[in-house]
Amino acid sequence: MCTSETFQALDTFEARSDDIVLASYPKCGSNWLLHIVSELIFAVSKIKYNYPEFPVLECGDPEKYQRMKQFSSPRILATHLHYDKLPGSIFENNAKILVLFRNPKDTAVSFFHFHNDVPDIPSYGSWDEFFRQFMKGQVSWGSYFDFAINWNKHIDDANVKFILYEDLKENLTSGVKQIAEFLGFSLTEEQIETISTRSTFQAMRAKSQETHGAVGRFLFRKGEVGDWKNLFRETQSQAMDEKFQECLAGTSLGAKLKYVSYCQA
Ligand SMILES: Nc1ncnc2c1ncn2[C@@H]1O[C@H](COP(=O)(O)OS(=O)(=O)O)[C@@H](OP(=O)(O)O)[C@H]1O
Repeated sequence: MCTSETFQALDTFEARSDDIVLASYPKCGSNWLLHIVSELIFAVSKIKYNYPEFPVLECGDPEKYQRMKQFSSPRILATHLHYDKLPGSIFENNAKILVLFRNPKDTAVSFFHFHNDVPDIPSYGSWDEFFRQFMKGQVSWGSYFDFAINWNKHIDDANVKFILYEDLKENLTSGVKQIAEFLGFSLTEEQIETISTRSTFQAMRAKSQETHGAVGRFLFRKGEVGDWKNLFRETQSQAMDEKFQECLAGTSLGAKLKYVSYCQA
């Protein structure tokens, strides 16, 4: 999905100041955020975002970036890349960046199910095998923790806003409102409410066949906080806790993730 030719071409990608970048590690809810942002764009401009290319910036053929020049603004650029790997024009042109995080235990479980449920991508022999690879960072797009350490350095940057999956689950209306404010979109309370209602897991799963085709039902699998408890063994939970301590304890992102609430309660 990500060839070296595409990566080379990505360096020459010309970002616009009104591009909206959505950065997340896989399975942290990027399709959810993409939906919310495209609903917000529609509410303020009546322009329907219709996914003219696969939305992940680094996936596709090298000519993709030439075609993207024709797209109307604002473009939404989803990515699973580290900050350091993004094309420089994103920063030079001050494009806004939303960074979405989810607790690492639920992220790993979602990732495992995706691999083992979707017919066309490689499966793992067992959850234990996947867990070992996840902890080593030997999964698609590499280590969750390396991604987190890299992005944590930019948590206070101008034009960057971090969002937590669990906060969106807790209060979607407030999350949608904060995203709209960050993007500089002015919406009524009623519009925010309508978008929130359309962005619940149930609403998105119900439309998933229409919006994402056959992969939809695997992509919108469960949408819950705490599903890790159904798969993690005690030793695996402890190993993840230690990794979190080693990589993120004492950092701004570590605090934002509310690890004790979502991964140790
Ligand atoms: N609206 C809404 N509410 C709550 N949760 C939601 C929603 N939309 C997507 N999801 C959940 O996000 C998980 C998929 O993440 P991504 O979209 O980032 O997947 S991917 O990396 O692009 O393949 C996947 O998590 P799991 O269900 O735990 O597997 C989705 O169900």
